[in-house]
Amino acid sequence: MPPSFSLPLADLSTFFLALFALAWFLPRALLATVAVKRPLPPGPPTGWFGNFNLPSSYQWLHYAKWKELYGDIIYVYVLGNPIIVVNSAQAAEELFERRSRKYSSRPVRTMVVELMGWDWLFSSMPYGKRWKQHRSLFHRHFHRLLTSDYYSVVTKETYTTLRNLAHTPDDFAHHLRRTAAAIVMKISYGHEVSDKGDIYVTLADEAMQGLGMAGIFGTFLVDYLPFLKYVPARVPGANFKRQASIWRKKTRAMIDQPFQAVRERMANGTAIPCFAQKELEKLQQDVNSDPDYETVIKNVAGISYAVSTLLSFVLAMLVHPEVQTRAQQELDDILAMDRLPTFADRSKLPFIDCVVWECLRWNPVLPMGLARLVTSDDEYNGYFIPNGTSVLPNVWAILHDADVYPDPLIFSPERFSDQKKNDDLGINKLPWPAFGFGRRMCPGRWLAYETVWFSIACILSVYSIERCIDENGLEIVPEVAYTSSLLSRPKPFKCRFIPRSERADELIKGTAS
Ligand code: HEM
Repeated sequence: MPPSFSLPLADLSTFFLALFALAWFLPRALLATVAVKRPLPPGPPTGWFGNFNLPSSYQWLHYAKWKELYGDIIYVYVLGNPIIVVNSAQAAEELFERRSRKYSSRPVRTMVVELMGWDWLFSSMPYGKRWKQHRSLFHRHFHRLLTSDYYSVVTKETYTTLRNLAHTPDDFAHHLRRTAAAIVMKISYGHEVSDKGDIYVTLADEAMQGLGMAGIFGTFLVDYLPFLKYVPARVPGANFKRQASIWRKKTRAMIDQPFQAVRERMANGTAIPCFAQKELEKLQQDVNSDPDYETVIKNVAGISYAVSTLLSFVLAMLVHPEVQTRAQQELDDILAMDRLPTFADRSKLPFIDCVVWECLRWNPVLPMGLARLVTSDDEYNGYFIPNGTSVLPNVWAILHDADVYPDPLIFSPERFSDQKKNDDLGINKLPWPAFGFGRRMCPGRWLAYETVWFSIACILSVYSIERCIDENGLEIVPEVAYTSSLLSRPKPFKCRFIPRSERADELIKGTAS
């Protein structure tokens, strides 16, 4: 979506806006003048106000092409906002990992955080005490060694998905997204997600839709010119304010309603064990507790999980049926079609691990990661990086670097099958950048990985994912096309989920008991 705003010249607020504008531009113009004296990283030619020809969709593809022109790090300057795009693993490791002290904050996201009300989401919080409080509470419940505590929830919800795929296979996209949401809702709030039209999933979906549309920094002009947030919503051209207030209601409802339900259940003695209930009980027993801590619990419980790795997996199986055949061979060798896989089988099913890694690499869920903010002046490879620069990790470019991932556009799980050989050759590193970097790296990655692994293992052990047939009897190969949003997902496509045998059918039905 292109930036949308036209200045409200006829309005009384113009005077104040002009004042804010001046206060915004002057220090930045000065900074730009000072910065010019030291070499900034290369980038497209920029005018005094900046570069207005930045890509407004599929930014990761454009910036990856720019890498050939400008190199690993690219500098752009837009309306007082210095921005750096990081296009290589080497630069990402140096800045986000080795210099994490300076690169672990987040930029002010005026549209998303201030206007749309996502300030509770700790992925958007600046580095500091408040963020640390949230992250450490999250870590206490989701660190690597605790993942097995959630196996029963993951198993139950994945089994529901297997049955749903049998009943209404055409709704596979809905079923796969429901699995992820149901696991997180059960863990956070003890809420059992219904098959269709679940109230909290609908709320989260609606709120996440707004986040998807406004999430990439710079989609709205107010991201670059934060003083525009003071423009009254009724002013012609201020449709971003009206849109933000609609999205804000959904964002608030998403975080308030399920948490309120947990509190009510606790009050009337029908509490269901879950993250929010356990933490609230601890808080009630702690006489010295911080009165604001309830908000921290509420915020952390609101982790939303709308990622689309499983949809990418289905698309990959249609485009590369030979991968499906190989994965099913591995499953059949171990399970003999006699039972469904369990987490205990993981070490015996290494190819399924390769499929998961390749799904994460092939089309990363967050192709532009989440933006960072530089919190003090820095220098990289002789280039000056000013304090206050927003840094955008081009995760897609990092995971499609042909020197590291030969034939990067091809879905090829085999690339990960011999990590010893890969290490010797310096290629096909496991695609951890899909989960980000350094201190802000995704803390839900252990749960996310195991959830995806288990779903793929279960689905492939009982279903064949097949292409649809057109009116001439020919197979339809779906196009590999993704949405251009913060959380990128495959564009809608069709396919068939067919139980692999009568025994597979029995195993699916048996999941109900
Ligand atoms: C395949 C699934 C997932 C992928 C690919 C993914 C990817 C990411 C990425 C790229 C980031 C930004 C990291 C950075 O700034 O360097 C992130 C942050 C985050 N993710 Fe995930 N994620 C996934 C699933 C999950 C799940 C299931 C949860 C919760 C249970 C979760 C919770 C978070 C949180 C809380 C943050 C913010 C961390 C912070 O700012 O300190 N993620 N994720």
